[in-house]
Amino acid sequence: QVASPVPQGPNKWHEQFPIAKGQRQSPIDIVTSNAKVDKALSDNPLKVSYSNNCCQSVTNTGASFQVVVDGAGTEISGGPLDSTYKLVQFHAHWGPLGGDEGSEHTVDGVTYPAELHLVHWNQKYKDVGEAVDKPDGLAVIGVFFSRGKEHAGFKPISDLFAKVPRKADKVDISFNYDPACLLPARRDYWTYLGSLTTPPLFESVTWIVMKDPVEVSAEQLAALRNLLWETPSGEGQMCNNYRPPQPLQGRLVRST
Ligand SMILES: NS(=O)(=O)c1ccc2o/c(=N\O)[nH]c2c1
Ligand SMILES: [Zn+2]
Repeated sequence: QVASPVPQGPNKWHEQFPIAKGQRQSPIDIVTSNAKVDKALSDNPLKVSYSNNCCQSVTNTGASFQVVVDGAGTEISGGPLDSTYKLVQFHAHWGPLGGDEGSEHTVDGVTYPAELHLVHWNQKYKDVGEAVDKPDGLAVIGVFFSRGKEHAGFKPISDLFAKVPRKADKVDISFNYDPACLLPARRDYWTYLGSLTTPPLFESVTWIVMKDPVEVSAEQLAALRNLLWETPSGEGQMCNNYRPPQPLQGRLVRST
């Protein structure tokens, strides 16, 4: 039978998704000296109000893990956002075992071993499907993972990866879980207008990248590799599912 085509790498995405060479693509390298402190961001602080029973399940999407969230009561607003956005899912991107690359955004060229994305959609639209390709449709909070002590809050999730080894595998989350525990204590961030970092690469994301990483253990980073995916030589450990930084194209990065 015909093998399903192994997904093309980031440097080929432009062939099927020309927007890959667009004017507001993500991720980017955040050059901290060029970021502009905007008082308006602190005057109207980013408000994150998640409920602690919003997480429904973890699934293997074939490109990452994805915690599916019932958007009820999981809202963010303020900061760079002109309306209320609801959490729909969170996932991550990571590198090779034990390596230091894996994050999508970089800070003055520095990479982290992984990057968490909390994906929210603008409540002015009727559903995430309508929001996903609108210029103000999505807001994604990015959190860098650094290697260090175990993250107690991430453990209930990282322990589930072994249960969803293959694409479309899914396990229900039967416990109460508040994703806000994944945010760093200090809520400072950079923000800029960008895109989805995987196809279809829609330029619909207001990015909010937290300045401080959160520490997770080497074992928790290794648990990400319990997720498997298709490689040119057959099934393998999921890793290096990150897009490298894209041209800034003159965009302004603001900072709290
Ligand atoms: N990696 S990312 O930019 O957070 C992101 C968020 C939501 C997404 O939905 C997607 N396809 O429907 N790709 C995608 C990437
Ligand atoms: Zn992502």
